[in-house]
Amino acid sequence: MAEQVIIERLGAKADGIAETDGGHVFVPYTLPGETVEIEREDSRGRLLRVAQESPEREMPFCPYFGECGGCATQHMREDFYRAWKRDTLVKTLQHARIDTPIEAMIDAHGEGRRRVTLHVRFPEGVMQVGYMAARSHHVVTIDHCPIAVPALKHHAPIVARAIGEHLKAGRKPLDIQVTATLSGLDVDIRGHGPMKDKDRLRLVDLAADLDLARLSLHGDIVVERRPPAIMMGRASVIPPPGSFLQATERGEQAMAALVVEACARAKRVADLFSGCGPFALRLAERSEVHAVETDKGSVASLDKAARMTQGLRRVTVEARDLFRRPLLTPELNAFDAVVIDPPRAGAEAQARQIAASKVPLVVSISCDAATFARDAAILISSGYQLERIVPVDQFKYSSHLEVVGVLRKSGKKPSAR
Ligand SMILES: C[S@@+](CC[C@H](N)C(=O)[O-])C[C@H]1O[C@@H](n2cnc3c(N)ncnc32)[C@H](O)[C@@H]1O
Repeated sequence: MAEQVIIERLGAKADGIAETDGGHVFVPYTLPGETVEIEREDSRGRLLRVAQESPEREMPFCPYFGECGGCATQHMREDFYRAWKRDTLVKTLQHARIDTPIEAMIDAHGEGRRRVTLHVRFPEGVMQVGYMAARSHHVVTIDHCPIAVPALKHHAPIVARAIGEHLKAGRKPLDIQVTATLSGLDVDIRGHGPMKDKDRLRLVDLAADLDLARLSLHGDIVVERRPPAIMMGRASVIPPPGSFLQATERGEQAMAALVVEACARAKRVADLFSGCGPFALRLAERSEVHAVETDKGSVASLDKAARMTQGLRRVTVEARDLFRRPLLTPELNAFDAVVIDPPRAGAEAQARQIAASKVPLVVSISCDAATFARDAAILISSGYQLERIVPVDQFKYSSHLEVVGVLRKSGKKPSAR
């Protein structure tokens, strides 16, 4: 049954929140001040109609917005969106008792997302290709994605559909990751399971028909027609299939520029959770770098890129699980700066080791404000001062945000607040 509610505020995931007699209800794609009609299920509401619109509402530019689970904020005017996103960061940091002023948010969408994952499903035997709907296993069929880079925008769904057609006999649910590189599309197929040699050979032909740079199955390369290269500073890197890559080129450049600026005077830098080296390879233009990362393929790519690039300072690499075996305090003390960019879970064990070290400078990068705040608080309680915090918006149109923090050891432990 339809119900009318008034939206009071936005939650951290961009859903509108209404207070009702039956408790609060989260309604996606709504704005504070709006009166909306919803269909309610427990604490979630499905928007049926906006009865009274907020002046901050704008027409979404994507025809799939509201159905596809990829974007959450296209209905917000730009200024309102920027203020809301920044404010969610302010609140998270305040909650952790961090009161360093936050700098202006950098818009790092640039040309768009350079990687998309399309899903191929066969409900009732009919192939569907697209993105997942929000909070559902249902695929929303798409023929373009306006927030992807031009090379992917229309072409990634075409590629995914062709692969789905090619592999449809098995009716297996497939996840097809498509990355735009300098030499063409790099495609990794997940969900198919092992494949017989004759079927792999047919995939080689398909990769040629689609003019892919590389095609892999569960990270195992089926064919590399051209090395899928990405420039990281002066270095040309060939990331292993499916390895981590920052969402946008502009985002990677913006974060790397902040890292390089902060470490300008450091002779020796440790780059922890280094991935394929977007920070390490740029830092090595001025400093010696030791890069540490758990994924052996990424470490090997970084190492090869460093050795093939002329004029870099010494780069050493280490494959190491930093959750189980963080760099220990005596190891850390060999560095003038530590750069740390962990996954969403943060790096609590590593932060405790840094906290006990003499490293004078830490640059902390995170895509999760809560774990960023938790780990920064550990460093602050041991004498680091948070000098700057810069939000970098490379996940535009979503609720996610990157944060870059610069912390310097002051020598004195802070008194209790
Ligand atoms: C947010 S990404 C950052 C990568 C890189 N700094 C970049 O900008 O591309 C986090 C990285 O941490 C790595 N990682 C995840 N768990 C790890 C662990 N336990 N120990 C070390 N590295 C880990 C991932 O493989 C990934 O490359």
